Amino acid sequence: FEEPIEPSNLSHGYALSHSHMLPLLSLREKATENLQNYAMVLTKQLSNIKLAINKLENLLNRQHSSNPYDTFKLARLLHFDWPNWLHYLKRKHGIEEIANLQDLRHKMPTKIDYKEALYAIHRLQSTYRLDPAEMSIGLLRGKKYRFKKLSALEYLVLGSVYYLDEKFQRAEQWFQLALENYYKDQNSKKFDIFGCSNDFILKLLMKAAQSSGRYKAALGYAEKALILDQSHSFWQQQIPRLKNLSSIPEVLKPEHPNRYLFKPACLMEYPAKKHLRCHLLHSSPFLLLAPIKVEELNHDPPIKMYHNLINNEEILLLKTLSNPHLKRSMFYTSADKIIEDFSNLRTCKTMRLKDNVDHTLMNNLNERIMDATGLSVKESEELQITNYGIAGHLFEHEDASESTDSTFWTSGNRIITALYYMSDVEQGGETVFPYLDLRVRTQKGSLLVWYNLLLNGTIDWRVTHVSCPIIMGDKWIATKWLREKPQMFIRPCPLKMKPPPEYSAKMVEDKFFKENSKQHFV
Ligand SMILES: O=C(O)CCC(=O)C(=O)O
Ligand SMILES: [Fe+2]
Repeated sequence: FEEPIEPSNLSHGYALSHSHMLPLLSLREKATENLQNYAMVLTKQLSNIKLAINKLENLLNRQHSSNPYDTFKLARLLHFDWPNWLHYLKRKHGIEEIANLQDLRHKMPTKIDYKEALYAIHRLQSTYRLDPAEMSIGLLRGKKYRFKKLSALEYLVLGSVYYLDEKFQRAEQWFQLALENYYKDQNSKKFDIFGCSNDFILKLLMKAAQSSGRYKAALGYAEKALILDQSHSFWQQQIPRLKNLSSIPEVLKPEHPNRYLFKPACLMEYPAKKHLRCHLLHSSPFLLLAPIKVEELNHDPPIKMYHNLINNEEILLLKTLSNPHLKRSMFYTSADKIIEDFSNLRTCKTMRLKDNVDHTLMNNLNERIMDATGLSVKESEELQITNYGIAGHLFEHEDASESTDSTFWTSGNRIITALYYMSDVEQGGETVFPYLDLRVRTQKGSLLVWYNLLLNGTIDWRVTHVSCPIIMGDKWIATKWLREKPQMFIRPCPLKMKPPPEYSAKMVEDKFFKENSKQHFV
């Protein structure tokens, strides 16, 4: 069939947007238009003032004229018009335009939107160890992208995230770019309005260098700043102190390593797997019509990919049905209380689709999952639609739960995860199983299936997984979780079961954190 064309409003770019926020592009247009109106009012005011100056000058030039009209005109102008001019100057101009600009404020990105976008860059850079200098010219892991250059102020803010995270060497690299761009910018003085002067950037550079133990570099920054003659007494105090510090041999202070597994897990290259099979599945009336290509991705525990199981038309329908209802993932406590309407561990938008939104579509999708898994979709959860934008990710987790007492779990634990990939992703966004050395690239149209539980019903720690931060692209998935109880007579309890290897914290430490922390993994 014909490939349906996806409307551009389905492409989110960033995961950000609160309910009142206008799309970023139309926001920019509106803000620019309002500012232009404001500038027009001020320009008109300026041209009126110039006109008045002209008039006055003309008359003054002729003040020695004996022409009684000129004398009358001058007297009238100074007596009547002058106070009117003063009145005109005192009037506040552009009040309406400023009010319009203020009105836009609540349609602008909120603090949460801003934080999300800021952490997005931080996450990309820290996960994939992107070089700030390369990143600043649009080079991301060897691929060149076109994007607008950042300004000194933006480099400063990005560096500050590292600084607050006590990653001082990385912070210093960003602050250096801030300084470089400050000098390159012909209008650099405009940054001073926001407190981003070259003097301020040098203060941050000095602090970052000093905090990582780079005393000589810190002294260098102080000496550079002294010449600027802005905070003279401040810098004069710093220099002897830093000279003292740099006289002792320099030892770089180690940065405390990142503790999230998803970062090293997404960066790591995994060895290719051997002895895995690919076969065709013809096991059911539905599948007999079109046998399905099955790829074994991991042997024990079994993880399989079923190719071409959802078509482009169905994908478009799912995206269209879910798009208006997608909500940013929030941060919950264990008691299901929202603590922040933004989570830095899971940055995506999700929603659930009820079976009755489109019976045929949902039935077909369920049917294929049953055919692929041989299990029942009875009492399974409603299909979850997830959309990750740039840098969107999901940190390491297991889908099954240790505590299954609440009403959410009455049908038992999540025995199987069946995940339809609804998009390809240009770079990043893979599903990675770090303990199984398995990286699964998203593949539009395929279904990924794995067991979360062992045959005896306990959670299999080996299927811990992550969704890696997206470098470029947009990721959509539809996830179905099958529950344990309806499978009672389908998946038999074994009399004997081969136990999986024990979880070893040391193995995890050695594999993912040891070598990385030596390389100042951030
Ligand atoms: O996005 C992915 O690849 C994995 C999603 C996932 O693990 C989940 O939703 O629980
Ligand atoms: Fe998951």
